[in-house]
Amino acid sequence: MRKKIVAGNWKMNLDYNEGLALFSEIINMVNDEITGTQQAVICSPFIHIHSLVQLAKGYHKVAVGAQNAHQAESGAYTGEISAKMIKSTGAAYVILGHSERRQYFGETNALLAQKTDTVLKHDLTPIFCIGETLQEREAETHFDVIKTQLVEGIFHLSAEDFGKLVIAYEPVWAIGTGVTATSAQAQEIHDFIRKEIAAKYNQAVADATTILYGGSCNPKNAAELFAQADIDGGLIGGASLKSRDFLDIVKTFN
Ligand SMILES: O=C[C@H](O)COP(=O)(O)O
Repeated sequence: MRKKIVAGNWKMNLDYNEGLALFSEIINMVNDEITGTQQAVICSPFIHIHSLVQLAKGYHKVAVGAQNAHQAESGAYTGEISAKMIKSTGAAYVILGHSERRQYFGETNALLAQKTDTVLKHDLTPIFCIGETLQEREAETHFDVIKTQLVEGIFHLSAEDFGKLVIAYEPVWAIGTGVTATSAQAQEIHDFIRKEIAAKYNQAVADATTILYGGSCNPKNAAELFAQADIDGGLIGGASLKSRDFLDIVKTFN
């Protein structure tokens, strides 16, 4: 049985005090409301991470993650944060290759392959994001785009290392737009991703890989999305900024 995960991505929102207040609300609700084995994750801005990890002690249904990490171990990279630094805070996850990083910061599949190696080396779990733009879907190249992202970004990993990561499928046209992929559209891609993993590695590796859906996921549409055979949870942007909405999405797996 693969792990069910609902990860919140706060993106560049919430100052330090606002972040701690929201996280406190979340952990106070989690123990009362989460009755299943699903894992909730909050991927906050770097400034919050250490404090959130401290607050989360004793609440193992909630883990903390970062939204990016540099590919190098250390060095003269002003303004950057290394995987080792993230690990030292007690965080467990790192989002890699979010479409906003690809679009606004020029992150390529080749760079993301390096970041994945570094993050895994420091025993953090990458949440590796893939997904097509609207233009690519309209041109019907979305399967090719996703396959290339897999091949160039993470298919260099050994089967053992591949087993340590989480994949998030986020169609770029559904992110922050209020337009969700239909459950059938999302399932079609998740099934495709799992078949590609089986072809590259084997069926056991594919069956064990957690594949999240992201893109305008909310408490109203989560149940139908998460009921699909190959959708193992969500990567939640806007709705993760409200404790009630985030918890309601996490509770889909109760
Ligand atoms: O990482 C999260 C995704 O980009 C989804 O964002 P959204 O839920 O605001 O559409």
